[in-house]
Amino acid sequence: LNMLYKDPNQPMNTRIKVLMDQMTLEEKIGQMAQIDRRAATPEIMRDYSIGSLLSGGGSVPREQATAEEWMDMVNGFQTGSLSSRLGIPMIYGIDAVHGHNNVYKATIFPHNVGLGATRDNDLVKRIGAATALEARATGIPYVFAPCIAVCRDPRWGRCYESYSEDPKIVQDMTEIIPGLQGDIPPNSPKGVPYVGGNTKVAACAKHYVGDGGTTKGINMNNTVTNWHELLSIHMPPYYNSIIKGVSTVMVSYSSLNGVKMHANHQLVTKFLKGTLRFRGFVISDWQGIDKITYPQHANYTYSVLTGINAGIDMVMVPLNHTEFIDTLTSLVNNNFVPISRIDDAVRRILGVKFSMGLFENPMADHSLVDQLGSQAHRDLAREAVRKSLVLLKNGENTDNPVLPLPKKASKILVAGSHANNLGFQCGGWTITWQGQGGNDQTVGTTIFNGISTAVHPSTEIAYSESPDEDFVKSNNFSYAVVVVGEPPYAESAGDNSNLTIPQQGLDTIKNVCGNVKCVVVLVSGRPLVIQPYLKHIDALVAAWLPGTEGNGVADVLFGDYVFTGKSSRTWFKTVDQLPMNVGDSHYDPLFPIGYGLTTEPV
Ligand SMILES: OC[C@@H]1[C@@H](O)[C@H](O)[C@@H](O)c2nc(-c3ccccc3)cn21
Repeated sequence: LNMLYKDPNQPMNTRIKVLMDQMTLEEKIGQMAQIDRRAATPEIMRDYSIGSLLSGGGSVPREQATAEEWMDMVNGFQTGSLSSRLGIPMIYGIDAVHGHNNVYKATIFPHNVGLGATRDNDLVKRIGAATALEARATGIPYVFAPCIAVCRDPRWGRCYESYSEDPKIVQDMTEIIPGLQGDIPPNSPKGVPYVGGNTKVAACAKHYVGDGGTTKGINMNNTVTNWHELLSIHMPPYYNSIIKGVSTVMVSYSSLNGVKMHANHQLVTKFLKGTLRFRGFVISDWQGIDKITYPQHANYTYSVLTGINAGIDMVMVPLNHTEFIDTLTSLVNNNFVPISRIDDAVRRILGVKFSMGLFENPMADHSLVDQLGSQAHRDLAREAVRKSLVLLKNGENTDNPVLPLPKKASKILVAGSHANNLGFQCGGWTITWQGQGGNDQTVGTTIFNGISTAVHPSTEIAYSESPDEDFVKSNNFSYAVVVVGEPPYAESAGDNSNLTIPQQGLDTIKNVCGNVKCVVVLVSGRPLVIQPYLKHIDALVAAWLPGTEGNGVADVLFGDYVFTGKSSRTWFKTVDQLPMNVGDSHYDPLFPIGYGLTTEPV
């Protein structure tokens, strides 16, 4: 064995060549496989030279596992990989899309729709750095973030994962990539994968391309567009991501003019790798190649053939590694997939692993364990919540603003399904794939907690999840804060064609706002139908999906900080206007993109 590839002083291309010249076809194809931790053992990692592991949404070592337990799990698998013939380290990936969201006690930041409303790319970069530290606190060096979708229809179940409908805002927010991966050193070449050491992680720009442009926002569906629109709306964030050294790109489940992206050689190879000269590796989505056919997996040989030949380098298999390896090996041996395609994929995968120092530091760094959910990160998340809030209405005129609210009042009411529900305020992709309600999923501060802490000690607070009218009338409340919105959802479960506030929330708005001065705080992944209720609402705040630091809402409601958020999305009047985006000729919004009232400091 020529061990020169293990010498970090060798030029990267030498290391890649020396290693690849010694790799068997099985070992090369093994590197192209990513499997979920549930389907893995250290022996499988060793015997098949598996390139990567992942945690799918909610795939955790055990409920409420500690950072140490995560590290031990990752290290266990890594030890298996390192004991293989060539000792190539595996790379462990996970969805850290609003903080390290699968992990108990991690800091959960506002989802991207709220970050877009901050218009603060430095904040988003700092969030990237914090997220990298929390991922490394669990021994994980690779995250499937950022989602740089340009969501063009809020009926899409993943619209909250998109920073904005405006590609320029999404381009601006790609600053999260140097936050996650580190800044490319001044004398280093741009546009090549870069990860700056073991407090940083490899990132993943997703989902390539046009995921946010599907017909009626139907998840995984078809994006009908022309080259001009594609290159001006959905592609621009990839330009910035590649320049900033993003290490990986994930392919979208969706189709482009009827061609599945996972089978799209023109876009994945000719454009992304050719025209844009992307040098990292392209990864599929979960069973993304299986979904090339309908029903999925109907012709796996065809799936592997077209997915790999389209230019996918690593396949998120993610459960049956032998089927993938056997199928691809057979396709290569029978000259359906050229060895040059395999070598391109492996060269890219090894390039990321070498450039990020994975060969030198394959094991978790236990010194970072305290970064998980640190107070500094929670303070950062609280700042992000403050800056993400958008004030849509503040009294009937500017002379009588409702906000900021007085901290000192005789008796106030905090009401609504989302007022005291940590799971609801975090939304999907939190602890589990879909997210769920309740206050025992993880650790944080609800909006109600924040209000309780913020008001003057002499102020009496009543809390009711869904008060009836008599209750409201029989108390002499100075004012009420009504917090309502959407339940958590992810992906197709979030596709929604009516975009109405759930009935319980509408009832609470009616019962409360019809009888006392009320501030409605809407917790949702997107604009919802609000116009019919606006006249009964004294003040209206879009809080999006704030995450675990709900006290950031109170910070702004009571004037400790002023409102600065600007909506990153068009707020429609009715859903039959959709899709309706800034620039459209029929642009007739209730609140235009960029709308956001400000308040006076107290
Ligand atoms: O979690 C890994 C990736 C994630 O990075 C992608 O953004 C997302 O499209 C996705 N959907 C599934 C997934 C979907 C249905 C069933 C099981 C898993 C898995 N994943």
